[in-house]
Amino acid sequence: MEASQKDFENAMNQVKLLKKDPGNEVKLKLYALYKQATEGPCNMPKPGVFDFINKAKWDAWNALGSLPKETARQNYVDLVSSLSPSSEASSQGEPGVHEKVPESEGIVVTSEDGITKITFNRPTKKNAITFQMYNQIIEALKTASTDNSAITVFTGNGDYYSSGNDLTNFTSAAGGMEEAAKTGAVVLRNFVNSFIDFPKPLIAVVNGPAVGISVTLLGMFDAVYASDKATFHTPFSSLGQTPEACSSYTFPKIMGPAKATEMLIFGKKLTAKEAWAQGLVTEVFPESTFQQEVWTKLKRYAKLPPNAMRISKELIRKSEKEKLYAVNAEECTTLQSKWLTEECINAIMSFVSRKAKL
Ligand SMILES: CCCC/C=C/CC(=O)SCCNC(=O)CCNC(=O)[C@H](O)C(C)(C)COP(=O)(O)OP(=O)(O)OC[C@H]1O[C@@H](n2cnc3c(N)ncnc32)[C@H](O)[C@@H]1OP(=O)(O)O
Repeated sequence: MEASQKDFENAMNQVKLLKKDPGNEVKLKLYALYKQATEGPCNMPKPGVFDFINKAKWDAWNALGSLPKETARQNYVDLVSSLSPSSEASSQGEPGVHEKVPESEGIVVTSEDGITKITFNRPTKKNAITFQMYNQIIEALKTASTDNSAITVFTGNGDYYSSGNDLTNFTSAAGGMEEAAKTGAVVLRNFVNSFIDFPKPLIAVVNGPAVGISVTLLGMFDAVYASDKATFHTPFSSLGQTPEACSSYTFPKIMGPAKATEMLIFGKKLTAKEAWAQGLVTEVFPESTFQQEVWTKLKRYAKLPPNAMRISKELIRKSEKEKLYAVNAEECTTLQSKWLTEECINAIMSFVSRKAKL
């Protein structure tokens, strides 16, 4: 029996209620079947080669050839019913690949016991950082710099601290790669400057693996506490990229140029113990007691006189500020051009198309 228009509409609603992200491949199939069922064979001009997302969507739709609308509708309904529905989650927008992270999902900010906590909250994407999240963090830091809290803490929800920059930031940008690289450089520069300027003690609670910018940023933190299951990985060369977040300056200073080279140029992944031995991490805790030990310690620190802490931080960091602004600017300019190189585009495309993982 063929699926009715009502079945089709129900299936579209069910897609919005899926508990688990079905992954890009399924989302592309859903998109293609939806378009075929509602508009017939692909009728859009083929997008440019750097317009990755629209090109993938076009390819998926075009591959359905002259499949009749009714069959596409039935296949859409069948595909949706093979995915597990749930009433717990909802998302907005057109079915398929247009689904976006809801505004509140990426970053969660709470304030309690004198501590402002900023949590990377995209556990299904290993807390990869979207453009939207960079901007949310800039705002959160602005608020935290004048709120009642004494200290500010970053941590991650789920098994990862963060897998770094969301590699689809560039492939999904509307205006193509050049526009995305320009936007990326501006966002990155403002983002890192907001860490350089942050006046209160800034602490990282590294609950699991950290990749890319979530590692390099640690050079801007005043203390870094890590679970023994955390790892620290900056695979910039294999991504055709270069260091950011002032790490080209802070890492050699923290660990010496030879060790910084192993991390930032050769992409050596450090265990928590190794990161501690190199001075990037303040203290490592066994995973079983990590949360309890760290938060007990932080609650104690947050009771210390806030003005004294702020002024001490200023004394420690003040002489570096101008240098850090300059390093940040240069790293961003360098990255803006690196993001447009074949090395980088190929690396990102091979991640997006799932051919390569770290
Ligand atoms: C504008 C400012 C720019 C600043 C620049 C910063 C530079 C960097 O941060 S470079 C570092 C970029 N990060 C990476 O290269 C990590 C890429 N991710 C991976 O290699 C792997 O996902 C992983 C080793 C982190 C985890 O592998 P695992 O097998 O355990 O899980 P997956 O199935 O791969 O991941 C689950 C889910 O999450 C998505 N995802 C993970 N990391 C990212 C990411 N960085 N960007 C986008 N998406 C990411 C992954 O695609 C999976 O999604 P689906 O379930 O939809 O397939």
